[in-house]
Amino acid sequence: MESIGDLGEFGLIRRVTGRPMAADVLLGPGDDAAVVAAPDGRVVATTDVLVEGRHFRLDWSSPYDIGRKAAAQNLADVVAMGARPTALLVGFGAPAETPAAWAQRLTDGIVEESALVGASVAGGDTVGSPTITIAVTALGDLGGAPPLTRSGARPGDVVAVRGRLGWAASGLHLLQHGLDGPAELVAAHRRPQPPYSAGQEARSLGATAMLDVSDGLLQDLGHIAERSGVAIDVTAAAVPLPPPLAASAAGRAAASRGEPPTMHQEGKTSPETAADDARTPDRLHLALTGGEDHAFAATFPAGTGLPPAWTVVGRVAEGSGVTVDGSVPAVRGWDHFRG
Ligand SMILES: Nc1ncnc2c1ncn2[C@@H]1O[C@H](COP(=O)(O)OP(=O)(O)O)[C@@H](O)[C@H]1O
Ligand SMILES: Cc1ncc(C[n+]2csc(CCOP(=O)(O)OP(=O)(O)O)c2C)c(N)n1
Ligand SMILES: [Mg+2]
Ligand SMILES: [Mg+2]
Ligand SMILES: [Mg+2]
Repeated sequence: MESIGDLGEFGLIRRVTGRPMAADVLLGPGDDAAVVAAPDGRVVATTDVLVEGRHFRLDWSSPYDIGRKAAAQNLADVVAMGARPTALLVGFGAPAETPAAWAQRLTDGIVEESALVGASVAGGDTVGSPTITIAVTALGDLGGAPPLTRSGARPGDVVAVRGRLGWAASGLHLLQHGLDGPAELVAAHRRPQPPYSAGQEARSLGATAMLDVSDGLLQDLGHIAERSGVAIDVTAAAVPLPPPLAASAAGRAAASRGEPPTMHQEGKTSPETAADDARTPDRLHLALTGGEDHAFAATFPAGTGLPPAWTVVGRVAEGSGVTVDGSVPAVRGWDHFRG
């Protein structure tokens, strides 16, 4: 099988570049830097790094899925600023033995997710690395509007979300327990589906603050609370839940035959225990603390007429911190250094 070592650095770059560019990319890959139009005169810029073993596992996700996720994670940050994504820069590190086809499918995923919002890969960097690392930078255009920051929430506002909560975390939980279904939940871990139109929509509805939920609703609302100097209370009963984690028919059948689950599992859990554990987590907990669906959470002045895709999940008040039904939650979401 052809590896990226066989192709060499520049052979690999030739394989992953040369795609058609959207109009905002005036000069794409091939020179010392790209040239990207900034019609607004200001550039929104964000970067997120994905590390093998930490953000994805090669036995759980295809390269195409990982590409879609790497792009989605960054595009969601641009959209959460109320901006239109224009271009991406892709930093790629991988061992020389990595199949060339793997790198090409990763690129397909990045390019196709970007195409959903009309953005293109304008450039990047390719290096050798002991593990696969993908660092995507995304740029965006504000179209003359002010950025939708985390700091504009005001006491009296409502907090609303658009998109999925707890789906990706449910899928991750299933995979961690050796299960490969329900398929829609595992797919949600592999490939988030941010509702990209939510950015412009929130802006036109008069949102006062917005962000994408990458680390968990409570964790991320904490950023709005902190930067806006307000308190946020979430109403548990209002939070949309992910579907149940009932074991897939295939998983149940395998477990009842005493066969090991099809996916690699950590630890020495028996298939029966794995299947039981995988069904037990509280869906409200997953919805409140699970990241990686890249739903959008925004605050709006009270009385804003919100379309049905937005669900009001809480209120902004004077004070500080995030509570759920008035109580301080024990867990808020993902923290890279606190487990
Ligand atoms: N190493 C770093 N150097 C400079 N800024 C950083 C660094 N890491 C994170 N930031 C900034 O901190 C803020 C929060 O980052 P992060 O939690 O990753 O945001 P998000 O969840 O939207 O991706 C962002 O504005 C980001 O640019
Ligand atoms: C193998 C694996 N283990 C654990 C996770 C869960 N996980 C990894 S990073 C993360 C939070 C989101 O990523 P982050 O790098 O914090 O993105 P950002 O908040 O900067 O957008 C979560 C929930 C995963 N996706 N894959
Ligand atoms: Mg980030
Ligand atoms: Mg992010
Ligand atoms: Mg994070």
